[in-house]
Amino acid sequence: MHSAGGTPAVEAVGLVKRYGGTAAVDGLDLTVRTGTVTAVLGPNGAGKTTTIECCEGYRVPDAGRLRVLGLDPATQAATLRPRIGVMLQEGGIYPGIRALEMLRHVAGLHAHPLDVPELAERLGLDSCGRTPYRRLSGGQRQRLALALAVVGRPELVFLDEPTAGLDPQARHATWDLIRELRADGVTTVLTTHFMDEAEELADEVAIVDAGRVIAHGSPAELSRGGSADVLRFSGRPGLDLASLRAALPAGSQAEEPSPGNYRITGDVGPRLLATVTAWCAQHGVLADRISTRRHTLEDVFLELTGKELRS
Ligand SMILES: Nc1ncnc2c1ncn2[C@@H]1O[C@H](COP(=O)(O)OP(=O)(O)OP(=O)(O)O)[C@@H](O)[C@H]1O
Repeated sequence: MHSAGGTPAVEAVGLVKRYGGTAAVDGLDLTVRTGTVTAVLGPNGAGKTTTIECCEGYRVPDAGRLRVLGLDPATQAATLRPRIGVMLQEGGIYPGIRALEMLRHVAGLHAHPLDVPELAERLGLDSCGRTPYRRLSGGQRQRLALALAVVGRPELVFLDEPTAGLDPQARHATWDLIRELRADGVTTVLTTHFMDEAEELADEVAIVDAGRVIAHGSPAELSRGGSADVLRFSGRPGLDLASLRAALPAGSQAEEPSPGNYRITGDVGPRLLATVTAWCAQHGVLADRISTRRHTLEDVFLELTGKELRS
């Protein structure tokens, strides 16, 4: 069993990894609590994969302190590896091996593996189980890599873009699997470019840019930061904004950015919507084109990391 408190599953302080003169990871601080799902988000080239590879012991940091399950992955990889699950990159799998053979082989290396046929069925690998690896589709390879990462019942699993290239069915099967791992006390660290995936799965989100964590918190905490939620409606121009503002809950704002178009910011929820429509009814206003837009993790991500493309 894994304790919920105590030693974090991952603890990185001031982590640095350079390639040549360039720091891909540049003073990164990250704590992953045991038993949680942590999503590491960031633009292309932010240093996510490099960080994960340092945690897995595949890359040696140039500076900083890194502990994974309390161990130093650079010097204690042999002790650490049997306790963690990693998604192997393409090059790590023999091209002629069949998918189920590979899964059985890796399961056989562990003392208490998951049931191979059941896992294969869950991830839709049973029908392609006899197909050599080199003939598997991109999505099938991705699902096999995920199965290989979890089959040994690791305490901690690192999933680098686990649902990239997957169809919606496989994506949901993957999400269900990650939720079950969490229910079993397994810690998951995943990278993703899908904000909805992070919102669905993650207890904690770390946003990485230029090799550092620039924001950290639960999806709800992060979404509460930054710009506010917005409710918009149209009506006749020149409504009495002072009266409308007086009716709104504290902390809300009302404005008319262009004639007849109204914009209300604040805690946009059922109560605010009811207040606005009640005020409109009292003042003989037929509110038209009412829309609400809640601030999403994607909004926060773009606010923090900007909209320009990364090289
Ligand atoms: N082996 C390497 N040699 C030289 N530079 C590298 C190497 N691996 C990664 N880099 C560079 O380090 C930076 C961080 O790369 P990394 O793969 O960690 O980013 P990432 O956040 O995972 O990006 P993506 O979202 O595109 O997968 C990039 O600028 C990348 O070009």
